[in-house]
Amino acid sequence: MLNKLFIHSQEIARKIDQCAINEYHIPSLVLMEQAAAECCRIIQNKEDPSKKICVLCGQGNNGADGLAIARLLAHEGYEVSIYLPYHKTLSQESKVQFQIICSLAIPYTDDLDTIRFYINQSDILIDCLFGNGLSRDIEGSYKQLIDMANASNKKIYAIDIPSGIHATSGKILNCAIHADTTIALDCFKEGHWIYPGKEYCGNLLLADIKIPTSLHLENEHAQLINEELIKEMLPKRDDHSHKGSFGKALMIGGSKAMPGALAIAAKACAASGIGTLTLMEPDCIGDLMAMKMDFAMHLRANDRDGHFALSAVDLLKQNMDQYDLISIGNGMQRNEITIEMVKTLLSSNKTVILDADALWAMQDHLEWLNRNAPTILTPHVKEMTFLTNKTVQEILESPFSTVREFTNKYSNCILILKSDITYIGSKNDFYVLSRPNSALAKGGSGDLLCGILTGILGHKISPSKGAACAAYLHSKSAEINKDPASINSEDIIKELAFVLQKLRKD
Ligand SMILES: NC(=O)C1=CN([C@@H]2O[C@H](COP(=O)(O)OP(=O)(O)OC[C@H]3O[C@@H](n4cnc5c(N)ncnc54)[C@H](O)[C@@H]3O)[C@@H](O)[C@H]2O)[C@@H](O)CC1
Ligand SMILES: Nc1ncnc2c1ncn2[C@@H]1O[C@H](COP(=O)(O)OP(=O)(O)O)[C@@H](O)[C@H]1O
Ligand SMILES: [K+]
Repeated sequence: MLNKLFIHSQEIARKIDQCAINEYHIPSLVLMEQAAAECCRIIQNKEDPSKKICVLCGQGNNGADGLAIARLLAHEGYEVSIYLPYHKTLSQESKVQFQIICSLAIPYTDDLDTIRFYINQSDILIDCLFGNGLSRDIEGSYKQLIDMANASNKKIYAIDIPSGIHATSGKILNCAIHADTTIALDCFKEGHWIYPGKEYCGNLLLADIKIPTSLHLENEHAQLINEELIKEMLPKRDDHSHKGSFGKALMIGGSKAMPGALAIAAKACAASGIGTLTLMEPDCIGDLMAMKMDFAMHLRANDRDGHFALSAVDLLKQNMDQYDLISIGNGMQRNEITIEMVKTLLSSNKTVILDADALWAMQDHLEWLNRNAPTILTPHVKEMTFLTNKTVQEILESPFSTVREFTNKYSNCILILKSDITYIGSKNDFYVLSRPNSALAKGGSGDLLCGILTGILGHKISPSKGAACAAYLHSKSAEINKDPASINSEDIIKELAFVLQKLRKD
């Protein structure tokens, strides 16, 4: 059974297939049979055997999978037809699969007019034209087939990855199958989790083809975050404990214009189980914050023009040693004092969380990140432009390499790159969270995440695992049975208590 959901690049996924075959001596046709059996099982669970199915096969091993799936579906009673290109160009495995198809007399064609007829007659199409081997733009008859399949409005299952989507970049190579369901084989590919690839997959499932887990772990990988993974990683709360057991956090932020950002972050931090919480805020919002947050202690700094005055830097230096971890940035404003406070924190040996305006403050000072203690950065895509030389477009097109380049360069940093898909990287781990939900597409959602992150990191957990837990808790707590337009931060903080309870109980 799959308990870990791995994500690899095209190159690594291919290397893993090859290792399984050559070093573990699992015959290629055995892997293929596992793949076909899993795909057949998934399709059978969803589709009545009265359905007519047309399987579109290419000349590589994705096509060979298609032939095996066609055979198994025919065995289960479905009426199956096949497109297969001229058989002399087929891969070795395809030739074997093709012989079986011939002996079973399952109808096939390499003629486009005949396949148009088969497609029109069918209820369901299975796309096995190209998988992990796609390497260049699709032209000619393959393009015609893809256009025909998309225009048919039939339900389409894509096997491994929709044909035309590049497995690493998620880009469309001239044209691509727009699938309703995609069944990834063995592992997800990075291109499944980058737009436009993600959108072309439709509902994305994973089939276990029994490749040894050690092969995934040994090679560069990311893991998709799901409930099982978080249950394993979420820190336990021993009842034989005291407030010191769950961390002493300082959260720095707030300004006259944005007191709410710090208040939301602080409430989320408290609801995530921090031992003690102190808020460092400019005096002008001190009374307001005291009313909003009776759980927290308050370290009031002088203010100027509605934000921290320069003397806040000295106050921070005098006090910061008392805390285990310190977050900075929520609602703080972009100015020289913010930069100085960030510099002060990064010259300490504390675990530091940089959010919002503190990320802006880093843009000309990335060398401060070369420190021994962990630094957790939580940029959304625009804020990520402060931390790299890339544009928003470039970051969206290459989130895996953007995060990896950053964490390779700054080896004690944990980066949480936020969007509707969140990519979390560190020198040792890489996690992906994908639970799109417009309830979070609102000001203040990032402050909630920062608060949950601070609360979880107060427990004894590695920062990258803590980051994965926080991202999951944040998005799961926003899945509330209300219209997403009306879900607010208070709702999410309330829900967090139940999400945590369920995760710890089950
Ligand atoms: N035994 C194995 O190696 C396994 C392979 N599997 C399947 O094998 C697939 C990978 O197989 P392959 O590496 O053969 O790759 P594909 O089946 O994706 O296709 C690659 C073939 O198409 C050609 N090609 C690439 N881009 C093209 C283009 N734009 N126009 C025309 N031809 C193009 C390549 O030269 C190559 O011949 C996976 O996606 C998966 O479906 C799975 O069954 C798991 C086990
Ligand atoms: N459509 C969406 N689906 C899922 N998560 C989302 C979506 N939009 C935003 N989020 C999440 O909400 C948070 C928004 O953070 P950010 O943009 O920093 O908000 P703010 O600065 O306004 O508080 C991030 O964690 C992001 O991943
Ligand atoms: K495919």
